[in-house]
Amino acid sequence: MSLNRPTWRIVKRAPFICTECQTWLRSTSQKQQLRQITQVHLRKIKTAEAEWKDRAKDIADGRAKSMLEKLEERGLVNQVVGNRDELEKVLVERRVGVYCGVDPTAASLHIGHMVPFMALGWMYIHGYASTFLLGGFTSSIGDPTDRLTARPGQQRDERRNNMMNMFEQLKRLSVRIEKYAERRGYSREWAWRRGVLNNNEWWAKVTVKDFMKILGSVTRVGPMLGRDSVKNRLTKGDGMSFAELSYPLIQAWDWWHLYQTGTQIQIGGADQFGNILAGAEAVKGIVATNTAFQMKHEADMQGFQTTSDPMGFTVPLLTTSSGEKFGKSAGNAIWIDKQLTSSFDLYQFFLRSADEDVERYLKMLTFMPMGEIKAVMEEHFQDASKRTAQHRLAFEFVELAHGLADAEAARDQHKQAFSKTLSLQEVREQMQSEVRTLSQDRRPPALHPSINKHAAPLDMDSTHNINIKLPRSLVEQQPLPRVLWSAGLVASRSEGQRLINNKGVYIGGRISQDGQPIPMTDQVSYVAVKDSKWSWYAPLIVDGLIVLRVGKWKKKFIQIVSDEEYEASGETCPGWKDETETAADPQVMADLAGEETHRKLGKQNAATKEQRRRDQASLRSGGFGVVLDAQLRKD
Ligand SMILES: N[C@@H](Cc1ccc(O)cc1)C(=O)O
Repeated sequence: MSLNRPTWRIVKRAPFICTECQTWLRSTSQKQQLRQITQVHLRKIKTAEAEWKDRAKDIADGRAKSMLEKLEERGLVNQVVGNRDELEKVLVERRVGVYCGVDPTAASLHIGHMVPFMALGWMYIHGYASTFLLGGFTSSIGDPTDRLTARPGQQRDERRNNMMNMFEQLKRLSVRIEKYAERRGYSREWAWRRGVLNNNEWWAKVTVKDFMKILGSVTRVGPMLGRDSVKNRLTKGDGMSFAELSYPLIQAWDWWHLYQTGTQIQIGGADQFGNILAGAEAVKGIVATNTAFQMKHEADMQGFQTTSDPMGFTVPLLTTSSGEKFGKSAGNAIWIDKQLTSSFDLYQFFLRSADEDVERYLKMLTFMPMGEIKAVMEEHFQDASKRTAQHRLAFEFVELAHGLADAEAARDQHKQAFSKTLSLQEVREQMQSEVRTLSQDRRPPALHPSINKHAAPLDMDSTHNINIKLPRSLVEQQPLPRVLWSAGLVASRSEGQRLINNKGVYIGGRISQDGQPIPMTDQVSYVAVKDSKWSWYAPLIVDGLIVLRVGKWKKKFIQIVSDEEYEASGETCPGWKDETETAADPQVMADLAGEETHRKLGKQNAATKEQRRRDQASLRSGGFGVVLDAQLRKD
């Protein structure tokens, strides 16, 4: 409906129909009502416009920072596509639309994706209409940027599942960003607009004819072939399909689609500079040849001084101070989805950031005001061993990504796991209260198992908590690697055994005067596991509680319950029920078979060495596959 000028057509059965939204209005009073609503709406537009102008004046007079300056001071701008000052002016003058896209190549975003989405979030809470775009169609081609080989194809089912999961996640994320911002004092204004779209929506309808006529005819092949990603693939890589070569054009078309309703700005990760630049050129080319659009557009732009050319910027790649890619290594990403990386693990991950990095992350990954970050850093350096800044970062990020309740729970669990003087009584109380909250919690739908290949076990909520229950039959008489596996501490039983051999597994207990492992009394303490046999560790179980730790960071407080109780709780874990046929687990079988062969041959091949190297790295890093700062004190 055009709210500026409602127009009416009088028809036979109902007296009035709005010609644009087709609303039937049965009486004059209904018509008046709608007119009133329209008046209110118009007033809101006027107020918002006046506020915008005031803000522009404040910026011009140096009383306030521009949007671009705010993003820059937080380290969220890497390269501007177009002219920086022009972009700044556009953002000051108009509430332009902005979008950022992501291809669902996995079922979840990882923390690296959060940087462009933070920039988008900032713009959203400053009144720019923001679109979170899911590349349902683009992911079926695969962005060839910076790749020497084509992306491995995905099964249709897998792609569909990834798409569905990530679409839901983007919707949740856009809401969480808003909620988080609200708690930081940004109250929702009428003019805030956000949307989550899937480019499948329009690609299902675009015809080759339109695509070629509108975009194909204004695109030159020379610059396309001149891009590094293309040249490298052709000279050093495995060649390139026509579909991949066209990827930037497909992305450009998305922009053109959104541009027509006001999305002038695109944000992307550091690697997206080329795609955004190509997109901006393409959209300009289309506009230049489309007189009908130009006329409409000129009318909209009347009274504005700045350019309406498409522009954008990239955000920096998130790295540690030692240059590692943040949160991603050896196929082991830190996911945003809490089924894949629990709130506790996410909290622990950030807690381990190095002192040199933490301020940068606070600026990039939270909405904390700059002044507050400065104050936190000052407090932090009074006694860096307390990790004040890391705790703050971890809390803020979990709050942003998973919500406030989860952030509080993760902080409490951390206290429980790392308190030096934790009593068994406290562990039990914490376990009780978590059982209560878990049963009230509605669980998220299970993710597609395909994502699980390199990540923590899926669809097993219990394994993602530090306090878990396990059924008696999965613990009693079982070798410890199997318990480690059921508890979600290792990905397979053979990994569990390897870690025990490497002296990386600990169990709650203490050492008696004659050097024997004996149960804990009232404080939690650990001894290294020397033997996998049930007979060795059974005496360490205190009132059905067994405490296990892998490496320095991964801990589980496990309450053993009867199989019936476990069944009734509706929980599941590796080795339970449909996964009882553990011998049929192909991963476990492959691991075990591999080990057996190596033993027989009496030598290790490169794969086993690599596995061992990874185990050790994993032990050092707490299972995240990234060694950030292993110096975390038990605070
Ligand atoms: N190419 C982007 C994702 C994307 C897809 C479609 C778009 O319109 C925009 C961005 C990436 O790989 O990160």
